[in-house]
Amino acid sequence: MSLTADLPPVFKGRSQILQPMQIAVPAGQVLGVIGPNGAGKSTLLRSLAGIDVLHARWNGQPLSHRQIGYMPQAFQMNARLSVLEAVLLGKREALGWRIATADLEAAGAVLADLGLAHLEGRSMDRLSGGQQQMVLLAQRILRAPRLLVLDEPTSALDLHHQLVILRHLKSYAQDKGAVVALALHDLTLAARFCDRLLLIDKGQRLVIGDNETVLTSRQITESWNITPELLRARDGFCVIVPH
Ligand SMILES: Nc1ncnc2c1ncn2[C@@H]1O[C@H](COP(=O)(O)OP(=O)(O)OP(=O)(O)O)[C@@H](O)[C@H]1O
Repeated sequence: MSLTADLPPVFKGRSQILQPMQIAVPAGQVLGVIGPNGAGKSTLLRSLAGIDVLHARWNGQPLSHRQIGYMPQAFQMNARLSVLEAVLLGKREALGWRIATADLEAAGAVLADLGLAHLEGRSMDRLSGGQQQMVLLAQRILRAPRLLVLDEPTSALDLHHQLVILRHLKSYAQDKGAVVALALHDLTLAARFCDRLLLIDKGQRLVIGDNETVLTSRQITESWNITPELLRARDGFCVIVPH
C-alpha cells in the first residue's frame, strides 16, 4: 500500500513557485519535507493536501478530502470553544445534534495520548501558542486520516513536546498504516523521526530518499549555506551541528 501524488506546477502571478513533481511514500511512513525559507515546502504540502485540487492517491485510487488531514503553518483559534469541543470539530461531518459517546471517548483519548487531558475543559482562547498547536493537531488526528499533512507542526513547541508530538506521529503512521508528510526546519529531528526526506529548494525537488542519502554535507551546504558537522548520536541517529 502506498501514497502517490503527481503534483502539477504552481504559479503565483508569473512566477513558478513549484515545479511539477511525483511523490511516492509507502504506507506507515513519515515523509519529512525540508529546505530553506522560501524553498516551497508550504506550497508543496498544500498541493499534496489537495487544498485547491486533489492529487493524492492511495493504491492508485484518488483520496477524498475526508481522508486527508491538513494543518497549515499559521494557526490560531480565538473562538470561545473548549479544548474538547475544538478537538471534536475534527469529526464535524460525523457529528449531529447529539455527540456520540464513542466520539467523546475518542477525543479524550487523543488528548490523553498527547498529554493534554488536563486542558480538556479550558477555553481555546486561554491556551498558549504551543498548547493551541497541539490541540489543533489532536483535532486532525481524531479524523484518523490516511494522509496527514502538517506544515511545521512543532514550530511553537519546547524540546519535550517536540519529542512527544514527533513520536506520536511516527506511531500514528505505523499503527494506522497511514502516511504523515510534514515540514521541519530542525534537520536533526528530521533525521531521527522521518523515514524518508524530500529536500526542496527554489520550488524544485532536489532529492528524495532515506536520511543518509539526503542529509550529506554537500547537500546541506548547498541548500542552507552552512558548513555542517555530522555527528552520530548514541542511538545511531545523525546529529547536524551548524557552523
Ligand atoms: N501568494 C504568493 N504570491 C507570490 N509568491 C508567493 C506566494 N506565496 C508564496 N510565494 C513564494 O513562493 C515561494 C515558496 O513559498 P513557501 O511558503 O512555499 O516556502 P516555504 O519553504 O514554506 O518557506 P518557509 O520555510 O519560510 O515557511 C517563496 O519564494 C514565496 O515568496
